[in-house]
Amino acid sequence: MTPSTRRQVLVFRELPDDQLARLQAAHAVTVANPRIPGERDAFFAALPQAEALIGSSYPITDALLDSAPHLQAISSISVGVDNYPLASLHQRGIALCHTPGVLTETTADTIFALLMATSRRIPELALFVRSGQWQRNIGEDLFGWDVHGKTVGILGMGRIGLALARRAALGFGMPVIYNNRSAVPEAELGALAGHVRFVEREALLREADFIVSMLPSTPETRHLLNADAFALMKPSAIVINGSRGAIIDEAALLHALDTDQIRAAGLDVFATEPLPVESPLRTHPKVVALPHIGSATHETRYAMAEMAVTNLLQVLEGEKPAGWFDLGKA
Ligand SMILES: NC(=O)C1=CN([C@@H]2O[C@H](COP(=O)(O)OP(=O)(O)OC[C@H]3O[C@@H](n4cnc5c(N)ncnc54)[C@H](OP(=O)(O)O)[C@@H]3O)[C@@H](O)[C@H]2O)C=CC1
Ligand SMILES: O=CC(=O)O
Repeated sequence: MTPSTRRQVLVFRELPDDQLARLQAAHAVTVANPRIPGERDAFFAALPQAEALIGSSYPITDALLDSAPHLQAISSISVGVDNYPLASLHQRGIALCHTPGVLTETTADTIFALLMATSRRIPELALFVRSGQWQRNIGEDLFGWDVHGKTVGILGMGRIGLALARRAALGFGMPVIYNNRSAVPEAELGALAGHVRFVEREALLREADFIVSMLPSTPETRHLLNADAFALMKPSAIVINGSRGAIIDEAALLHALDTDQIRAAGLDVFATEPLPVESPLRTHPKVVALPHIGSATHETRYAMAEMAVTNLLQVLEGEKPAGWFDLGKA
Protein backbone atom coordinates (compact mmCIF):
# COMPACT_ATOMS: atom_id res chain seq x y z
CA MET A 1 0.00 0.00 0.00
CA THR A 2 1.41 3.44 -0.91
CA PRO A 3 2.14 5.69 2.09
CA SER A 4 -0.72 8.08 2.56
CA THR A 5 -1.45 11.71 2.89
CA ARG A 6 -4.82 12.23 4.57
CA ARG A 7 -7.15 9.33 3.81
CA GLN A 8 -10.92 9.07 4.18
CA VAL A 9 -11.45 6.84 7.22
CA LEU A 10 -14.91 5.64 8.20
CA VAL A 11 -15.25 4.61 11.87
CA PHE A 12 -18.24 2.31 12.22
CA ARG A 13 -18.08 1.62 15.95
CA GLU A 14 -17.40 4.07 18.77
CA LEU A 15 -13.75 4.55 19.76
CA PRO A 16 -12.31 6.04 22.98
CA ASP A 17 -11.81 9.79 22.50
CA ASP A 18 -8.01 9.65 22.57
CA GLN A 19 -7.92 6.84 20.00
CA LEU A 20 -10.32 8.71 17.73
CA ALA A 21 -8.05 11.75 18.09
CA ARG A 22 -5.03 9.70 16.91
CA LEU A 23 -6.92 8.88 13.73
CA GLN A 24 -8.17 12.44 13.27
CA ALA A 25 -4.64 13.80 13.58
CA ALA A 26 -3.59 11.81 10.53
CA HIS A 27 -6.72 11.35 8.43
CA ALA A 28 -10.14 12.73 7.50
CA VAL A 29 -12.49 10.80 9.76
CA THR A 30 -16.24 10.17 9.57
CA VAL A 31 -17.90 8.42 12.51
CA ALA A 32 -21.15 6.59 11.73
CA ASN A 33 -22.36 3.33 13.25
CA PRO A 34 -24.77 1.52 10.89
CA ARG A 35 -26.33 -0.30 13.86
CA ILE A 36 -27.60 3.01 15.25
CA PRO A 37 -30.70 4.00 13.25
CA GLY A 38 -29.84 7.73 13.33
CA GLU A 39 -26.32 7.07 11.94
CA ARG A 40 -27.12 4.43 9.32
CA ASP A 41 -27.68 6.85 6.43
CA ALA A 42 -24.43 8.68 7.21
CA PHE A 43 -22.55 5.37 7.17
CA PHE A 44 -23.85 4.42 3.73
CA ALA A 45 -23.34 7.96 2.43
CA ALA A 46 -19.66 7.83 3.47
CA LEU A 47 -18.89 4.45 1.86
CA PRO A 48 -18.32 5.68 -1.72
CA GLN A 49 -15.42 7.91 -0.51
CA ALA A 50 -14.09 5.58 2.20
CA GLU A 51 -10.49 4.42 1.84
CA ALA A 52 -10.38 2.66 5.19
CA LEU A 53 -12.86 1.24 7.69
CA ILE A 54 -12.41 0.63 11.40
CA GLY A 55 -14.99 -1.00 13.67
CA SER A 56 -16.61 -4.30 14.55
CA SER A 57 -19.85 -6.24 15.01
CA TYR A 58 -21.28 -5.35 11.61
CA PRO A 59 -21.23 -7.70 8.61
CA ILE A 60 -19.14 -6.32 5.78
CA THR A 61 -20.73 -7.91 2.72
CA ASP A 62 -19.77 -8.07 -0.94
CA ALA A 63 -22.58 -5.60 -1.69
CA LEU A 64 -21.11 -3.20 0.84
CA LEU A 65 -17.66 -3.55 -0.74
CA ASP A 66 -19.23 -2.80 -4.13
CA SER A 67 -20.37 0.57 -2.78
CA ALA A 68 -16.87 1.34 -1.43
CA PRO A 69 -14.73 1.28 -4.59
CA HIS A 70 -11.81 3.18 -2.98
CA LEU A 71 -11.48 0.92 0.04
CA GLN A 72 -7.91 -0.20 0.75
CA ALA A 73 -7.94 -1.38 4.37
CA ILE A 74 -10.23 -2.62 7.13
CA SER A 75 -9.21 -2.67 10.77
CA SER A 76 -11.45 -4.86 12.89
CA ILE A 77 -11.75 -4.22 16.62
CA SER A 78 -12.00 -7.96 17.23
CA VAL A 79 -9.92 -11.08 16.85
CA GLY A 80 -12.69 -12.98 15.04
CA VAL A 81 -12.88 -12.13 11.33
CA ASP A 82 -16.10 -13.94 10.46
CA ASN A 83 -17.86 -10.62 9.68
CA TYR A 84 -15.66 -10.11 6.62
CA PRO A 85 -15.79 -11.76 3.17
CA LEU A 86 -12.18 -12.97 3.29
CA ALA A 87 -11.93 -14.27 -0.29
CA SER A 88 -13.41 -11.04 -1.72
CA LEU A 89 -11.06 -8.87 0.33
CA HIS A 90 -8.12 -10.89 -0.95
CA GLN A 91 -9.33 -10.69 -4.53
CA ARG A 92 -9.91 -6.92 -4.31
CA GLY A 93 -6.53 -6.31 -2.63
CA ILE A 94 -8.11 -4.85 0.52
CA ALA A 95 -5.95 -5.36 3.63
CA LEU A 96 -7.51 -6.73 6.83
CA CYS A 97 -6.24 -6.28 10.39
CA HIS A 98 -7.58 -7.64 13.69
CA THR A 99 -6.70 -7.67 17.41
CA PRO A 100 -5.28 -11.06 18.45
CA GLY A 101 -3.62 -11.45 21.85
CA VAL A 102 -4.74 -8.31 23.71
CA LEU A 103 -8.06 -9.93 24.61
CA THR A 104 -6.84 -13.47 25.26
CA GLU A 105 -6.62 -13.48 29.07
CA THR A 106 -9.79 -11.46 29.60
CA THR A 107 -11.79 -13.72 27.31
CA ALA A 108 -10.41 -16.81 29.05
CA ASP A 109 -11.47 -15.28 32.40
CA THR A 110 -15.00 -14.73 31.09
CA ILE A 111 -15.38 -18.16 29.57
CA PHE A 112 -14.05 -19.90 32.66
CA ALA A 113 -16.46 -17.80 34.76
CA LEU A 114 -19.29 -18.88 32.45
CA LEU A 115 -18.28 -22.52 32.88
CA MET A 116 -18.35 -22.14 36.66
CA ALA A 117 -21.57 -20.12 36.66
CA THR A 118 -23.32 -22.78 34.58
CA SER A 119 -22.10 -25.74 36.60
CA ARG A 120 -22.69 -24.13 40.00
CA ARG A 121 -25.97 -22.48 38.85
CA ILE A 122 -24.76 -19.07 40.05
CA PRO A 123 -27.19 -16.77 38.13
CA GLU A 124 -30.20 -18.90 39.09
CA LEU A 125 -29.23 -18.96 42.78
CA ALA A 126 -28.35 -15.26 42.88
CA LEU A 127 -31.84 -14.59 41.52
CA PHE A 128 -33.23 -16.94 44.19
CA VAL A 129 -31.79 -14.68 46.87
CA ARG A 130 -32.69 -11.44 45.11
CA SER A 131 -36.30 -12.50 44.67
CA GLY A 132 -36.72 -13.29 48.39
CA GLN A 133 -37.08 -17.08 47.95
CA TRP A 134 -34.22 -17.92 50.35
CA GLN A 135 -36.33 -18.78 53.40
CA ARG A 136 -34.49 -21.91 54.63
CA ASN A 137 -31.38 -23.95 53.71
CA ILE A 138 -31.50 -24.92 50.07
CA GLY A 139 -32.20 -28.54 49.19
CA GLU A 140 -30.46 -30.76 46.69
CA ASP A 141 -32.85 -29.65 43.95
CA LEU A 142 -30.73 -26.47 43.90
CA PHE A 143 -27.28 -28.06 44.22
CA GLY A 144 -24.80 -27.60 41.40
CA TRP A 145 -22.02 -29.86 40.13
CA ASP A 146 -18.28 -29.79 40.89
CA VAL A 147 -15.90 -28.07 38.50
CA HIS A 148 -12.49 -29.00 40.00
CA GLY A 149 -11.22 -32.37 38.91
CA LYS A 150 -13.67 -32.71 36.00
CA THR A 151 -12.45 -33.19 32.43
CA VAL A 152 -12.63 -30.19 30.14
CA GLY A 153 -12.59 -30.71 26.38
CA ILE A 154 -11.47 -27.66 24.41
CA LEU A 155 -12.40 -27.41 20.75
CA GLY A 156 -9.99 -24.84 19.32
CA MET A 157 -6.79 -24.85 21.38
CA GLY A 158 -5.44 -21.54 20.10
CA ARG A 159 -4.52 -18.42 22.06
CA ILE A 160 -7.71 -18.34 24.15
CA GLY A 161 -8.05 -22.12 24.34
CA LEU A 162 -4.56 -22.34 25.86
CA ALA A 163 -5.32 -19.55 28.36
CA LEU A 164 -8.47 -21.43 29.36
CA ALA A 165 -6.51 -24.68 29.66
CA ARG A 166 -4.04 -22.99 32.04
CA ARG A 167 -6.89 -21.91 34.29
CA ALA A 168 -8.50 -25.35 34.21
CA ALA A 169 -5.40 -27.57 34.50
CA LEU A 170 -3.14 -25.49 36.71
CA GLY A 171 -5.80 -23.73 38.79
CA PHE A 172 -8.58 -26.29 39.14
CA GLY A 173 -6.79 -29.61 38.68
CA MET A 174 -8.89 -30.46 35.66
CA PRO A 175 -7.65 -32.98 33.08
CA VAL A 176 -7.68 -31.12 29.74
CA ILE A 177 -8.26 -32.77 26.37
CA TYR A 178 -8.44 -30.79 23.15
CA ASN A 179 -8.94 -30.98 19.43
CA ASN A 180 -7.49 -28.81 16.65
CA ARG A 181 -6.73 -29.64 13.06
CA SER A 182 -3.16 -30.15 14.25
CA ALA A 183 -1.79 -30.81 17.74
CA VAL A 184 -0.09 -27.90 19.52
CA PRO A 185 3.71 -28.52 19.43
CA GLU A 186 4.97 -29.59 22.87
CA ALA A 187 7.40 -26.63 22.91
CA GLU A 188 4.46 -24.19 22.71
CA LEU A 189 2.62 -25.70 25.69
CA GLY A 190 4.89 -24.11 28.32
CA ALA A 191 3.59 -24.86 31.83
CA LEU A 192 0.81 -26.96 30.28
CA ALA A 193 3.25 -29.60 29.03
CA GLY A 194 2.12 -32.94 30.42
CA HIS A 195 -1.25 -31.47 31.49
CA VAL A 196 -3.15 -31.56 28.18
CA ARG A 197 -3.84 -34.32 25.67
CA PHE A 198 -4.74 -34.07 21.98
CA VAL A 199 -7.69 -36.34 21.09
CA GLU A 200 -9.91 -36.84 18.06
CA ARG A 201 -13.07 -34.73 18.13
CA GLU A 202 -15.36 -37.71 18.65
CA ALA A 203 -13.33 -38.89 21.66
CA LEU A 204 -13.48 -35.38 23.12
CA LEU A 205 -17.25 -35.26 22.79
CA ARG A 206 -17.58 -38.66 24.48
CA GLU A 207 -15.09 -38.08 27.34
CA ALA A 208 -15.42 -34.45 28.41
CA ASP A 209 -17.55 -33.22 31.30
CA PHE A 210 -17.29 -29.70 29.91
CA ILE A 211 -17.15 -29.20 26.13
CA VAL A 212 -15.90 -25.71 25.38
CA SER A 213 -15.82 -24.16 21.91
CA MET A 214 -13.08 -21.61 21.26
CA LEU A 215 -13.17 -22.33 17.52
CA PRO A 216 -13.28 -19.58 14.92
CA SER A 217 -16.41 -19.44 12.80
CA THR A 218 -15.51 -20.82 9.36
CA PRO A 219 -17.37 -22.92 6.78
CA GLU A 220 -15.72 -26.02 8.35
CA THR A 221 -16.75 -25.24 11.93
CA ARG A 222 -20.36 -24.24 11.18
CA HIS A 223 -22.75 -26.40 13.25
CA LEU A 224 -19.90 -28.59 14.37
CA LEU A 225 -21.91 -29.05 17.56
CA ASN A 226 -25.03 -30.57 16.01
CA ALA A 227 -27.48 -33.40 16.83
CA ASP A 228 -24.84 -36.05 16.06
CA ALA A 229 -22.35 -34.34 18.37
CA PHE A 230 -24.84 -33.96 21.24
CA ALA A 231 -25.75 -37.65 20.88
CA LEU A 232 -22.13 -38.58 21.66
CA MET A 233 -21.93 -36.52 24.86
CA LYS A 234 -22.49 -37.75 28.41
CA PRO A 235 -25.93 -36.92 29.88
CA SER A 236 -23.98 -34.97 32.51
CA ALA A 237 -22.06 -32.92 29.90
CA ILE A 238 -22.12 -29.14 30.03
CA VAL A 239 -21.57 -27.29 26.73
CA ILE A 240 -19.91 -23.88 26.78
CA ASN A 241 -19.76 -21.70 23.67
CA GLY A 242 -17.25 -18.88 24.03
CA SER A 243 -16.44 -18.29 20.38
CA ARG A 244 -19.21 -17.89 17.81
CA GLY A 245 -22.89 -18.79 17.63
CA ALA A 246 -22.49 -20.46 14.25
CA ILE A 247 -20.53 -23.33 15.84
CA ILE A 248 -23.74 -24.65 17.47
CA ASP A 249 -26.92 -25.81 15.77
CA GLU A 250 -29.21 -24.05 18.26
CA ALA A 251 -32.30 -26.15 17.43
CA ALA A 252 -30.28 -29.32 18.09
CA LEU A 253 -28.94 -27.82 21.33
CA LEU A 254 -32.47 -27.06 22.55
CA HIS A 255 -33.55 -30.60 21.70
CA ALA A 256 -30.52 -32.04 23.56
CA LEU A 257 -31.34 -29.94 26.64
CA ASP A 258 -35.04 -30.72 26.57
CA THR A 259 -34.49 -34.46 26.23
CA ASP A 260 -31.77 -34.61 28.94
CA GLN A 261 -29.15 -35.66 26.39
CA ILE A 262 -26.88 -33.10 28.06
CA ARG A 263 -27.10 -31.28 31.39
CA ALA A 264 -26.73 -27.58 30.62
CA ALA A 265 -25.22 -24.94 28.36
CA GLY A 266 -23.35 -21.69 28.99
CA LEU A 267 -23.45 -19.39 25.98
CA ASP A 268 -21.71 -16.07 25.39
CA VAL A 269 -22.46 -16.08 21.67
CA PHE A 270 -25.47 -16.84 19.49
CA ALA A 271 -26.43 -17.44 15.87
CA THR A 272 -28.21 -14.07 15.90
CA GLU A 273 -26.92 -11.24 18.08
CA PRO A 274 -28.33 -9.52 19.99
CA LEU A 275 -30.24 -12.68 20.96
CA PRO A 276 -33.83 -12.20 19.73
CA VAL A 277 -36.25 -11.73 22.65
CA GLU A 278 -38.35 -14.64 21.38
CA SER A 279 -35.38 -17.07 21.46
CA PRO A 280 -36.08 -19.99 23.84
CA LEU A 281 -32.40 -19.85 24.84
CA ARG A 282 -33.03 -16.54 26.64
CA THR A 283 -35.15 -18.08 29.41
CA HIS A 284 -34.29 -21.78 29.21
CA PRO A 285 -33.77 -23.12 32.77
CA LYS A 286 -30.69 -25.10 31.72
CA VAL A 287 -29.01 -22.20 29.92
CA VAL A 288 -26.81 -19.42 31.23
CA ALA A 289 -26.79 -16.77 28.49
CA LEU A 290 -24.45 -13.78 28.35
CA PRO A 291 -24.52 -10.85 25.90
CA HIS A 292 -21.22 -11.60 24.08
CA ILE A 293 -18.98 -10.18 26.82
CA GLY A 294 -15.83 -12.28 26.36
CA SER A 295 -13.54 -9.26 26.04
CA ALA A 296 -15.82 -6.67 27.64
CA THR A 297 -13.71 -5.10 30.38
CA HIS A 298 -12.66 -1.44 30.42
CA GLU A 299 -8.98 -2.36 30.12
CA THR A 300 -9.32 -4.87 27.32
CA ARG A 301 -11.81 -3.00 25.16
CA TYR A 302 -9.47 -0.01 25.36
CA ALA A 303 -6.47 -2.17 24.43
CA MET A 304 -8.40 -3.56 21.46
CA ALA A 305 -9.34 -0.09 20.22
CA GLU A 306 -5.76 1.11 20.63
CA MET A 307 -4.38 -1.89 18.73
CA ALA A 308 -6.98 -1.49 15.95
CA VAL A 309 -6.09 2.20 15.52
CA THR A 310 -2.36 1.39 15.46
CA ASN A 311 -3.02 -1.37 12.93
CA LEU A 312 -4.88 1.04 10.67
CA LEU A 313 -2.37 3.87 10.95
CA GLN A 314 0.47 1.48 10.12
CA VAL A 315 -1.27 -0.28 7.26
CA LEU A 316 -2.12 3.09 5.69
CA GLU A 317 1.60 3.91 5.87
CA GLY A 318 2.37 0.77 3.89
CA GLU A 319 3.61 -1.15 6.94
CA LYS A 320 2.64 -4.61 8.16
CA PRO A 321 1.19 -4.16 11.67
CA ALA A 322 1.11 -6.69 14.52
CA GLY A 323 -2.55 -7.34 13.80
CA TRP A 324 -2.08 -8.05 10.09
CA PHE A 325 -4.45 -10.84 8.99
CA ASP A 326 -2.95 -12.97 6.25
CA LEU A 327 -5.80 -13.23 3.73
CA GLY A 328 -3.62 -15.43 1.52
CA LYS A 329 -3.72 -18.17 4.17
CA ALA A 330 -7.42 -17.87 5.08
N1 LIG B 1 -16.85 -14.44 23.26
C1 LIG B 1 -16.06 -13.44 22.91
O1 LIG B 1 -16.29 -12.28 23.25
C2 LIG B 1 -14.84 -13.72 22.10
C3 LIG B 1 -14.84 -14.72 21.17
N2 LIG B 1 -13.72 -14.96 20.41
C4 LIG B 1 -13.74 -16.06 19.44
O2 LIG B 1 -12.71 -16.97 19.79
C5 LIG B 1 -12.08 -17.41 18.61
C6 LIG B 1 -10.68 -17.93 18.91
O3 LIG B 1 -9.80 -16.87 19.20
P1 LIG B 1 -8.23 -17.15 19.37
O4 LIG B 1 -8.01 -18.19 20.39
O5 LIG B 1 -7.56 -15.84 19.52
O6 LIG B 1 -7.91 -17.77 17.92
P2 LIG B 1 -6.77 -18.76 17.49
O7 LIG B 1 -6.69 -18.66 16.00
O8 LIG B 1 -5.55 -18.55 18.30
O9 LIG B 1 -7.36 -20.21 17.88
C7 LIG B 1 -8.28 -20.91 17.12
C8 LIG B 1 -7.94 -22.38 17.22
O10 LIG B 1 -8.95 -23.13 16.53
C9 LIG B 1 -8.33 -24.20 15.82
N3 LIG B 1 -9.15 -24.49 14.63
C10 LIG B 1 -9.43 -23.66 13.60
N4 LIG B 1 -10.23 -24.29 12.71
C11 LIG B 1 -10.44 -25.54 13.20
C12 LIG B 1 -11.18 -26.66 12.73
N5 LIG B 1 -11.84 -26.62 11.58
N6 LIG B 1 -11.19 -27.77 13.49
C13 LIG B 1 -10.49 -27.83 14.66
N7 LIG B 1 -9.77 -26.80 15.15
C14 LIG B 1 -9.75 -25.67 14.43
C15 LIG B 1 -6.93 -23.68 15.43
O11 LIG B 1 -5.99 -24.73 15.39
P3 LIG B 1 -5.63 -25.47 14.00
O12 LIG B 1 -5.28 -24.38 13.03
O13 LIG B 1 -4.51 -26.39 14.35
O14 LIG B 1 -6.86 -26.19 13.62
C16 LIG B 1 -6.60 -22.74 16.59
O15 LIG B 1 -5.84 -23.41 17.55
C17 LIG B 1 -12.16 -16.20 17.66
O16 LIG B 1 -12.08 -16.59 16.32
C18 LIG B 1 -13.50 -15.60 18.01
O17 LIG B 1 -14.49 -16.15 17.19
C19 LIG B 1 -12.58 -14.24 20.59
C20 LIG B 1 -12.55 -13.22 21.50
C21 LIG B 1 -13.66 -12.86 22.33
O1 LIG C 1 -15.83 -11.78 19.82
C1 LIG C 1 -14.93 -11.02 19.90
C2 LIG C 1 -13.78 -11.00 19.07
O2 LIG C 1 -12.88 -10.20 19.36
O3 LIG C 1 -13.73 -11.76 18.09
